[in-house]
Amino acid sequence: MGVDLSGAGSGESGRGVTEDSPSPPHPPSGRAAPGIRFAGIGDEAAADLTGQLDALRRLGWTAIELRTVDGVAVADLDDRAFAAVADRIGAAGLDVVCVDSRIANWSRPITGPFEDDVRELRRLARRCATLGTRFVRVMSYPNSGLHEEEWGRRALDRMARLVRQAEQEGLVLLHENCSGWAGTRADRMRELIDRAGGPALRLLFDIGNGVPYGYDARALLDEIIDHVAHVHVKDARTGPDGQVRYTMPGDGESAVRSCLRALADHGYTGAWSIEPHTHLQPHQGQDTTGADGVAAFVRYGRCLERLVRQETLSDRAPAGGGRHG
Ligand SMILES: O=C1C[C@@H](O)[C@H](O)[C@@H](O)C1=O
Repeated sequence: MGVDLSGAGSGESGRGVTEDSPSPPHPPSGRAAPGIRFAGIGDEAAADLTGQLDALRRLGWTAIELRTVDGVAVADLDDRAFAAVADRIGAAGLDVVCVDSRIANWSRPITGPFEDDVRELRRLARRCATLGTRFVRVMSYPNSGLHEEEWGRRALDRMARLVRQAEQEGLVLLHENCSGWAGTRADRMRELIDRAGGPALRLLFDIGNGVPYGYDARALLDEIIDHVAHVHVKDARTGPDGQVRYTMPGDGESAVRSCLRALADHGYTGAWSIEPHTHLQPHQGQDTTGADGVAAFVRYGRCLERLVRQETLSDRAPAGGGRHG
């Protein structure tokens, strides 16, 4: 079937792919496989909502993941701006699959004010109801000088309280393998679930974060796959100069094909949401989406569609049916 399960990447995924490159035949609704739909984090295409919606429209996908609009986090938009965002997303026929919060993320160390996270979650509860999603992306607090044990104790305590709050608000927190106490280790992710979890805590698996954080994300996936409820598609490669560069999906060292295949084989349902990082790296304060962000995002999406249809799930029944079908 010609599938590269090594995940090493042919280096050719992005070659020759243009925004208008015809994809292999696929339903126009952005379905990757039965139960799996394509989505994208809108602000990786453009800061403004017009650009974000345009990118998804050009791809023909019906699902967006929201992080910021005009550079403002969803929780910080004023009520009028938020109402306009929600109306326009609805009018564009898009579903919101997840809101990416700053709760416990790289900008909020464990010694910072917990109240910021409680307040953000409270605000997002109302907003997620309006947007029609229950998923809120969180991390698990980077350390700032505490002993390892104390860091873990405080992170677990805070996360348990946030999970209880989410449950009361009807939300589900998705912990991302990124920054934080449980960000890079499967054993800690499982400990988080065992000790702080409940129905309101699941895992978000970002395929590309292993490269910048220096671990094997493909191996980590095997240990957490039962708990994965959402996926970011990202790929990266470390150059000879030690610099991490974000690549088209399949061209880096993240074993994108193998990860997607493992998820599909495991019966994963939900979104495969692109987070290219080629033009926006929020944690590095780098944003060049203004140049050709929408076109680049669309190229990335087309590249992923091709990778999935031709190299990853080529032996599967075509996608179809249902809202998540
Ligand atoms: O701000 C962020 C930093 C990224 O590296 C991470 O994967 C991502 O999801 C995010 O929101």
